Amino acid sequence: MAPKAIIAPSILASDFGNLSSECSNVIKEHGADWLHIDIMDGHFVPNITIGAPVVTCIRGSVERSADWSKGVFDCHMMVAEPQKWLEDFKKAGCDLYCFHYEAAVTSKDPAVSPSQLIKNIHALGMKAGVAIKPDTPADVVYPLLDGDVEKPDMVLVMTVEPGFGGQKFQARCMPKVAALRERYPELDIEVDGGLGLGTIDQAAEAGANVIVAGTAVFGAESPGEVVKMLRGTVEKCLSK
Ligand SMILES: O=C(CO)[C@@H](O)[C@H](O)COP(=O)(O)O
Repeated sequence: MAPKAIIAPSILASDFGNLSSECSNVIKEHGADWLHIDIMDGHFVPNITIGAPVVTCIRGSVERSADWSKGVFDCHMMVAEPQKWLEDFKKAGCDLYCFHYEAAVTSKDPAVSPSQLIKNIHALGMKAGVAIKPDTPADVVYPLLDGDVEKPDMVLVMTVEPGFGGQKFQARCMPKVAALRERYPELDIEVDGGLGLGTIDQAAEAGANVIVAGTAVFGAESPGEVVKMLRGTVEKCLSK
């Protein structure tokens, strides 16, 4: 199936004091396709955000107020032990569990390889994403996407060092997106970090179809307009 344009605002840039209304509004009022939820454990990255109990509350609240029972909770797991949180996040309402390749290959549990994690995620009924940091080459994910193996549903190419919102987009990551798109025309390719109206052209032209934008959406005067413009740019490139 041809990839679709998906705009996934990162709630890291929202007002955590009003998290439930921020999440409902970005879906209901501003037209977000997915909610991108950044989970940071203070080990894999030097920052701490939220865990499964908060995700459970967000899920309940958006289902009640935004009638969003089929919406996608895209959980970006910036955690040192991605295997540890699978059941908790499934129960909390996570739909897409995106772990970092770098964490999986250096995990304390040698039995947990990226391919085993993908199987475990699928066995729980979630989609699996694999994220790579700016310095990790794209070809590490090729063996996961090729051949007769259980494949990830999405690859996330980080365009900033994971850990903090509001950083500058690293255009040097675009050749990785282009290489992935050329090799995998149907793959969902997500980009995350510094995406907004000034950088979307580069990401969309390289072939990204899932756009995470935190500051650009939550910091905008008209978040709905930004969501629409980001989606329009991606759709234009996908239809070329
Ligand atoms: O994963 C991360 C940061 O680690 C991102 O999701 C950022 O939170 C995106 O924020 P902006 O750069 O769009 O503000």
